[in-house]
Amino acid sequence: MSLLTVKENSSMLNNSETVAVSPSLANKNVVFDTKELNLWYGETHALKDINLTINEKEVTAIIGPSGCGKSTYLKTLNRMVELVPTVRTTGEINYKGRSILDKSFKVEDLRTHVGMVFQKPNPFPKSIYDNIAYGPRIHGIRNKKILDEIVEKSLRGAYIWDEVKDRLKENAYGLSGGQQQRLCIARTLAIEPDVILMDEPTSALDPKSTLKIEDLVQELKKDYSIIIVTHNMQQAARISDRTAFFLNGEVVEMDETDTIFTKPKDNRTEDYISGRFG
Ligand SMILES: Nc1ncnc2c1ncn2[C@@H]1O[C@H](COP(=O)(O)OP(=O)(O)OP(=O)(O)O)[C@@H](O)[C@H]1O
Repeated sequence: MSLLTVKENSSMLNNSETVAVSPSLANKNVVFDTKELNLWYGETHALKDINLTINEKEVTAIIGPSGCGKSTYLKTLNRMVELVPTVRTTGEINYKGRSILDKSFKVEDLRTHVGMVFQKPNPFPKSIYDNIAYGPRIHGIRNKKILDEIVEKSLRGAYIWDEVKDRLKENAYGLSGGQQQRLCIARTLAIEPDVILMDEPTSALDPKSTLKIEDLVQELKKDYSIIIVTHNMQQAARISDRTAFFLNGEVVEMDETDTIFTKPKDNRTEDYISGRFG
């Protein structure tokens, strides 16, 4: 059965408020634990009582219709959301047991653990080499040999080394969109994070480049925990281990991806994945 085919005879619970997690997931290491998280932009209540756990070395997909709070949730995990002056949050987000909303957790420190890749590739207007070396240099690495090694390892890790190894001094803007996105992933790898947040990383790319990024995500999850926001449900079904369905700022349901796409517990999840709204 296709992952996107909702099983006809699956037993559906009516609009359960409980977010179910399969027992088989219970033994995984948790990288992010979000408890009763609420977030407001001024008067707009964008995240409502979010309770979610993100497991280590898995791909977690976040799906849901436009405006349901997916990107906002992602941006709470590296505290980028704090850049909006009207933002107010309550609740807890723990990264490996440590509260990230606690101001004693320095944001620069958090971002060395949690990297982010955006919807539109955003290389710096610098050479390919300098794009990758930028983060390590900020962290004080000046030794040319070490930087060379980091650059090569990061570009290899993002499946782009062979395409750029002979043009490292050229401007990154000369790369195609798909190459630029893999360069941005390499730039993230260069700071050796634990977690990579991806906000619709393939929505600006053609199908071939999209598949390359999807393959890359599968490879990266051996070493990193990946959280990906996507509008593309086939993509969520193809590449994620667990999926959270957001609606109107709430998590309706989170479970193994196979379960979400074949026997979701909530009627609203079924309606969304079968294309009845959104
Ligand atoms: N900077 C902001 N200032 C005020 N409101 C905001 C801001 N960013 C997002 N919002 C509001 O918060 C809610 C959630 O937005 P968010 O961008 O997180 O949704 P999303 O699910 O990622 O949407 P999309 O799929 O369209 O990207 C929306 O009502 C949006 O209008």
